[in-house]
Amino acid sequence: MLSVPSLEELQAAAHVVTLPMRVKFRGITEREVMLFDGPASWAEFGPFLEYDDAEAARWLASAVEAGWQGFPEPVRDWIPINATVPAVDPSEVAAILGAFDAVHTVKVKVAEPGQSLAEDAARVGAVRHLLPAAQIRVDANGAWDADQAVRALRMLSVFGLEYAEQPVASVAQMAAVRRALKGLVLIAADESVRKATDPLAVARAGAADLLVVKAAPLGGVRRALEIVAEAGLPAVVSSALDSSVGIRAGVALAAALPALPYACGLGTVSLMAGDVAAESLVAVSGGLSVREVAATPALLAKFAATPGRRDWWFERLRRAHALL
Ligand SMILES: O=C(O)CCC(=O)C1=CC=C[C@@H](O)[C@@H]1C(=O)O
Ligand SMILES: [Mg+2]
Repeated sequence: MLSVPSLEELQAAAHVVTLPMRVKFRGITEREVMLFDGPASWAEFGPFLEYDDAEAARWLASAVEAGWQGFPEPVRDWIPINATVPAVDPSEVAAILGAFDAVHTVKVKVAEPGQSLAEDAARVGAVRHLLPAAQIRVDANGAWDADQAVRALRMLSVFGLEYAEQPVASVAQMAAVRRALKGLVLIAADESVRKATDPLAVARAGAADLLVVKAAPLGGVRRALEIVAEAGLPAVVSSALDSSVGIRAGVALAAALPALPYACGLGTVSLMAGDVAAESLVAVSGGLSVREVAATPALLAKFAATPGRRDWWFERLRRAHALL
């Protein structure tokens, strides 16, 4: 086990940035994260603002792994990547896809609060129209109930779905939806893994065909690898809406998984209007090369958070560190 660096060591290595988004995603237009210039590598600590300290502590464990331990040996040097389409109007889909190079797989957000199934169908239909041969997956972030999910996914399946990510919130509902849609749509678990007290419960219940795993929310690359191995299900690695430094941890996870049957959701730097690395980790020809990433002083200065937000993150760091 890696020993946890002292709070003073973390504070001395820390920077806080506010990165503008090109497009609103999960309700946010700016992404605030803390970065560490660690001895092993640059590392990112970026739990969303509303997350509590216990959840934030897992993200800090992941940053400590990246910055002070480094990543496990990769078994591949290239990671296929999906484009991500937020819950936008169909008229905006072409511009969003245009920000990604050579798209073979697209993840489309659906079930956004305040939107209708007709709007979801129009958005997924717009993607299918633009990319007739692409794999399309949808992500409902658990917003449907079981009946709504079955109805919605039967309807959206006419566009050809690779899988549906977290259509409903609970493991019991996931199992019911999976049973109802057997042979029509595969079911992937995201929140049921990364926000659950027991990340393996969904696999044990036979409630998912595959898992979506994210390095930071699960406490790091090594912990995520253990969860995938114990679950015995195929895995897709996804981002937590990170800068290139955070994406590097997702790339390390995707690179170290014994099998990688699906494109990964690590293309989200393309949704940002700013980054901390001079050479951003964005997909080229539909994939990301496994390589090191460093933040650059000029970009850290350009996107430096206000003193008030910096203080807020230092206080959060103190509380999360106390839980490690
Ligand atoms: O997987 C992708 O294509 C992009 C990442 C992504 O969708 C997410 C990133 C961060 C927070 C989540 O709301 C969201 C997800 O639910 O998977
Ligand atoms: Mg998801």
